[in-house]
Amino acid sequence: MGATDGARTSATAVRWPGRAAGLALACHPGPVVAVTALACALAVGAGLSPARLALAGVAVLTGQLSVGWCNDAFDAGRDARAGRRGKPVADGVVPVRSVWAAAAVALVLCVPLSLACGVLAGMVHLAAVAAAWLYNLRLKATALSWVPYAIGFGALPAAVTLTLPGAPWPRWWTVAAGALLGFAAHLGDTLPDIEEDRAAGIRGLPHRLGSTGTRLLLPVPLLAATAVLVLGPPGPVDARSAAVLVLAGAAALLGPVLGRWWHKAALAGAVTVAAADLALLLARGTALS
Ligand SMILES: CC(C)=CCC/C(C)=C/CC/C(C)=C/COP(=O)(O)OP(=O)(O)O
Repeated sequence: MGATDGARTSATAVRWPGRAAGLALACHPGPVVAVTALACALAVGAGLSPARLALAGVAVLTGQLSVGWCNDAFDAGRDARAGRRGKPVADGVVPVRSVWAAAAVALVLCVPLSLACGVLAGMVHLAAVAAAWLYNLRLKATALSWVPYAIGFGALPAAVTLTLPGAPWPRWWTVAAGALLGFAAHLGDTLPDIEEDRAAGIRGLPHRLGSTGTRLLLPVPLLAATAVLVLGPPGPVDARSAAVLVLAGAAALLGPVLGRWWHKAALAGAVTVAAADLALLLARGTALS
């Protein structure tokens, strides 16, 4: 009996409250909440009405759920073979077919919900979700592993502003900053798991660069995203934006340095810079579209 078969067999013995908890954990709750909250914050910044904001939020939520469940279901065999702990399917807490079914239901719901935001908004969001599925099914283990993140996060401001009446496109700097932050999110998210992933045969861009290379590269897209947001809009740079640029620079550079002592420092630095960038974007209010 293979490792996945073992996980599948023991999963059938788990009672439904345990299975429900396993299913909830298998969706990657952290990224699901973070990306949905980011989309809602952008929607508030863009001035969406409460009804449109709720619609866009639920569309992004279903898309993220589908991506998260697909990721754990597809990786279940590899995770079980590698003896990876904390993965509900590989741990035998929930059957892999339940996770695939949840991913399919979430994806099916995501299509009409996205299109209800507007045809263009829906198509942009569905393209981002498709890119994330492609990451799960193919690109994660290739040198192009960063591309779906850049597409997904670059598309998010467009999916939001296109939901506004008149479907305006976002300003270029919000798309560029989103794509750069998506690239950074991939590096930061993968960094703590590089050695474990390499042992399992995964060769995405961060695994090819190695832990040191990834840690050194991480500040580059973070700083570039902040610079684009500060310098992109026409007109002089105000004192608040300049202060954010300096603080983001310090956080982006400090993360990799402290990474020698605390392995999540680079990720914490990346999250700090992303939060500062979001605050900068929202403080500008109408600059999103
Ligand atoms: C707006 C939008 C659609 C953005 C989506 C961008 C994107 C590509 C998200 C992937 C999220 C995800 C499930 C990561 C798990 O990665 P992993 O398999 O490397 O981590 P793991 O081994 O811990 O599961």
